[in-house]
Amino acid sequence: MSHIAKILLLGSGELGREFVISAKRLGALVVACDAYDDAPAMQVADAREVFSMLDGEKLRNAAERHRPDYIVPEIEAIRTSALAELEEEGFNVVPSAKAAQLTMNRDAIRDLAAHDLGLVTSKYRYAKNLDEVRAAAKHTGIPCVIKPVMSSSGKGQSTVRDDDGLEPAWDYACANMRGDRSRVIVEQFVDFDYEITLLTIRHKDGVSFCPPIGHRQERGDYQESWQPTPMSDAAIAKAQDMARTVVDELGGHGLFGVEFFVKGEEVILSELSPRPHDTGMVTLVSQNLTEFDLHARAILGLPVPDQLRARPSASAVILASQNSDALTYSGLAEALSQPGTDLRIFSKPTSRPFRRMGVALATAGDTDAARRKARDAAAKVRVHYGDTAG
Ligand SMILES: Nc1ncnc2c1ncn2[C@@H]1O[C@H](COP(=O)(O)OP(=O)(O)OP(=O)(O)O)[C@@H](O)[C@H]1O
Ligand SMILES: NCC(=O)N[C@@H]1O[C@H](COP(=O)([O-])[O-])[C@@H](O)[C@H]1O
Ligand SMILES: [Mg+2]
Repeated sequence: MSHIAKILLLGSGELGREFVISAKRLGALVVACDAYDDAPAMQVADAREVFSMLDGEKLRNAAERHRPDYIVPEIEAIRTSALAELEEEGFNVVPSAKAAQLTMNRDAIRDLAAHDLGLVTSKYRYAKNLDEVRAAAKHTGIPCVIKPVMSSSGKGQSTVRDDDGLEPAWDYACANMRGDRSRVIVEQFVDFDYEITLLTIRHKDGVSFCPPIGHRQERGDYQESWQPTPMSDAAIAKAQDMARTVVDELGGHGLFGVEFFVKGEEVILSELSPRPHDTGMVTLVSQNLTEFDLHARAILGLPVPDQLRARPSASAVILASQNSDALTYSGLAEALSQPGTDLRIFSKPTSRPFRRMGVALATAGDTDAARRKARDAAAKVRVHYGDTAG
């Protein structure tokens, strides 16, 4: 088979599936990897490998067998020490092993941003037992947000509103953390006016930005996003400056999702993903080049426009409410009955409460109308839970 480059994709969820489509359209061959079979990106890739991305030996083995031109992380939970070794040996890790390593650990990326780069973040302190949590909360003040240093999509995260909430929040973080480090970050609660994701692309000719994406989160997980979202020129300039500083420090080529809280003219860096962002799924309808197209272009050394534009659009998630491994869907025709709506059903083989199974997308005259349309469409899709085997 002839192809322009071979990509080993580490993680094969919904973001990976769209990335595979974008990369394949440009002529790449993609081997999709994840811990379970029939993951969304595997459904459209050239080949698949099923193993845990936390297993360094299996990761190395897959890289050695496939000899990819690019290793592209799609999830956070990866044995990043293996990525660093592979990079050392000449493999191209996207955007860089350092980016994967630092962003997988909230403490590493926070220390880099706040301490080394001097960027504005919320007040924070780390803790590895309940006494340290109490001391950290004295430093940040209450309310505060407690998160495992290793987790994503809000797992193990809670907002603490009084002293009595510290112990349950610590227990909850410990029960839901990934990896083996019982360590949390205690962050000052930011009473922001709104929050954004600034998609930032580091490519062969420099750094480009997408128009800011607004989003709303529940349980630390995204529910809906819209683009563009209004921001003052001063606020956008601050966000772009901070994003450029941090992506230049992480290095490599690719798209990053840089998250900010905005309060008045104050712009506070929250965290970032060195890969397409879930809230960026709105770009599937808002931009001519989606976040997945831009990631593929940057990685493959192809041109990325300097100016990126977005038509008013929104996305709204479709979540499961139960465990099942026999899923079916209905209501698609009703969901798509409004002009300017679209859907992605991820076809994950199993569900669990709050697992993201699909997303509704909409364009309209303004983002408020697009949000309503996307939410309506998402609500019309029904997930049916058949008998779970075993
Ligand atoms: N310090 C804070 N103050 C106020 N709200 C916060 C704070 N930290 C997190 N949140 C809220 O929780 C959401 C999720 O937090 P964060 O992005 O750190 O979690 P995550 O697990 O990394 O999620 P993801 O992997 O989806 O990005 C934020 O988008 C914001 O809405
Ligand atoms: N915030 C990170 C994010 O949205 N990641 C996306 O979710 C998938 C995991 O979903 P799952 O937990 O349903 O398997 C990941 O593979 C990625 O596509
Ligand atoms: Mg986040």
